[in-house]
Amino acid sequence: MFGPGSRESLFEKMAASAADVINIDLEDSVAPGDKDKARAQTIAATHDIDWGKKTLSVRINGLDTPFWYRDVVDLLEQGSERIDRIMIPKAGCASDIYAVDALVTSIERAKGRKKPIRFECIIETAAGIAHVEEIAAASPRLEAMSLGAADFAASMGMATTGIGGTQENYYMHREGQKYWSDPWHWAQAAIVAACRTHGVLPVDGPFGDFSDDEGFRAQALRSATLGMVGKWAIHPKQIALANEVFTPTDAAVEDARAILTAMQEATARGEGATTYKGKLIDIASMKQAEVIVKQADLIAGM
Ligand SMILES: CC(C)(COP(=O)(O)OP(=O)(O)OC[C@H]1O[C@@H](n2cnc3c(N)ncnc32)[C@H](O)[C@@H]1OP(=O)(O)O)[C@@H](O)C(=O)NCCC(=O)NCCSC(=O)C[C@H](O)C(=O)O
Ligand SMILES: [Mg+2]
Repeated sequence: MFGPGSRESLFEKMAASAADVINIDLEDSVAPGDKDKARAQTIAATHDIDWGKKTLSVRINGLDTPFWYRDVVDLLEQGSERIDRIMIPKAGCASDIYAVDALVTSIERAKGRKKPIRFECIIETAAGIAHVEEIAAASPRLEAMSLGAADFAASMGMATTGIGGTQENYYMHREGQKYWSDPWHWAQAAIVAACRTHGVLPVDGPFGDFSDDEGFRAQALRSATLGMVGKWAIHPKQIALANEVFTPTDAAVEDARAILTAMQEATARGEGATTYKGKLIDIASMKQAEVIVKQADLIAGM
């Protein structure tokens, strides 16, 4: 759940929401003249608000701005130990992550901070997607990586003002019919592959039209199917939709557990492959089923 650091009145609502991760934004949802106020309010919120078990993340300003170093210094010198993550926007190469890491490491040591700050970053530029793998490998602090569809579209020169979702002009045509394709697919797949190679969680970013529940659901379902683990909410009504999509259904978990059992029985018989509900299952099916069971167990333990 994202909210501008300049809108203090939203913080308690974000804390009370059903989101797993809170992102207080110091970057693009905060007007340049409000940066100092947003930073101060965010620091106060790390002390004063009960964020429960949620992951508390703060999005700093981009490294191409005069704001980001002050964000990091003030957050880590004055913010509480409750801060879990810093989100680095517009990551364009591994050195961007290194620069923030070096500053964070220095402040942590100087101030004796006990809990190491973890990172998440946004791939939202042409450079970011071109260097996505080196970015995913850039720091042991890096836990998650998101696709930022709005800046990504701008940086790529895409002919759209939409933030995620179906784009009217991105279709195939056959026999008088239009078949819409997914212009975000290739970038998402590249992010998932880079993340899964380096042990980072791939996350789908914003869906701008918060009145379009079905559009959000379709986008989230595609992301989940590709291997992403969650999706941003830029309005409270998107939280339930995201939780619904990224929580495996009881039927999916039941099937996954049954596949594991069937394969354990097959292995005991000395077989590497067997059938479940009339379809082939083998060792790879066990790995697929384990992904779903692990997700369900993680959610049950939250
Ligand atoms: C989009 C909004 C500006 C809409 O705000 P508002 O007009 O106040 O919404 P509603 O009147 O519909 O609100 C209904 C109630 O919900 C509360 N609310 C609204 N937003 C939030 C929120 N973010 N967190 C918690 N609660 C929220 C309202 O206070 C109302 O409450 P009540 O009166 O008690 O019923 C606004 O939602 C907003 O600012 N959203 C977040 C914007 C943001 O953070 N943007 C940055 C992330 S997206 C991005 O940066 C792009 C990315 O980088 C990329 O490149 O792709
Ligand atoms: Mg952006």
